[in-house]
Amino acid sequence: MSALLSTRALSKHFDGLVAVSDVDLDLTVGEVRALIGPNGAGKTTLVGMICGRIAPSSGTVAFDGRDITALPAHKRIGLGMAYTFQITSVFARLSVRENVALAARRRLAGGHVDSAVHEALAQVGLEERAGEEAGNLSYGHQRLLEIAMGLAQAPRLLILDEPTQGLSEGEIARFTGLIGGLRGQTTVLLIEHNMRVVWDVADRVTVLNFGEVLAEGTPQEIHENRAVQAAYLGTEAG
Ligand SMILES: Nc1ncnc2c1ncn2[C@@H]1O[C@H](COP(=O)(O)OP(=O)(O)OP(=O)(O)O)[C@@H](O)[C@H]1O
Repeated sequence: MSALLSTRALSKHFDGLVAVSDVDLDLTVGEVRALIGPNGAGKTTLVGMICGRIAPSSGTVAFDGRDITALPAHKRIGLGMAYTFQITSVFARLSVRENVALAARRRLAGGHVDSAVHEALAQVGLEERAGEEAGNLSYGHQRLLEIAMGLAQAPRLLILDEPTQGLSEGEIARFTGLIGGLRGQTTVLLIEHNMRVVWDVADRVTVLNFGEVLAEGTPQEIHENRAVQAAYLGTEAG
């Protein structure tokens, strides 16, 4: 299986602080990869460099064999990268449907937009809320809306930053079912603090600690890894 995304010696320094250090990451086509690590480990910074929101201090990012280190974020979207960060990406005064359509139009046109919107809303279970103002949705539903906005772009790589934060148990179950349904088709990179979710959805797990890759393996291997257990001692995710 070929790598869809590869980083090599990817690093980011903020003044004196090393946020991400020499990260080599390879995502295989169709895999679901979880990125975990204690608070401040560098997860968001790493993903920001992959998406093009944060310029690396050094190192490279390749997508589908092409070096994209210097490519702006919107062009990466055009290549098939979709990411959801915070609710800030949702337009509160627009309807749920319009929000998803705006996202879909970043990559699709014409009649493809309507069908992508319909399908994405059905996938996250928001089709009955399609006409409502997005700002009226609960926090959990807004997070699901963001995921629909990612899915509607028919991404080749879907990057999700803490998608289950603030979701109810039922919404988390729907989310894990949704990601399970994408396995083998859409490559997913997921920052996730909820270990149950990691266990349920990830094919492989990468653990960051102090900006470096501490371990990588199947959820089972990571669960049994002593260094990982030590890194999590005293943190909420342990
Ligand atoms: N713009 C910035 N300027 C200075 N330091 C930053 C900046 N962004 C992140 N950092 C620092 O870089 C380190 C890594 O932060 P990052 O947000 O990537 O970690 P994280 O693993 O995503 O954490 P969390 O799980 O808490 O979201 C932290 O020490 C953070 O304070």
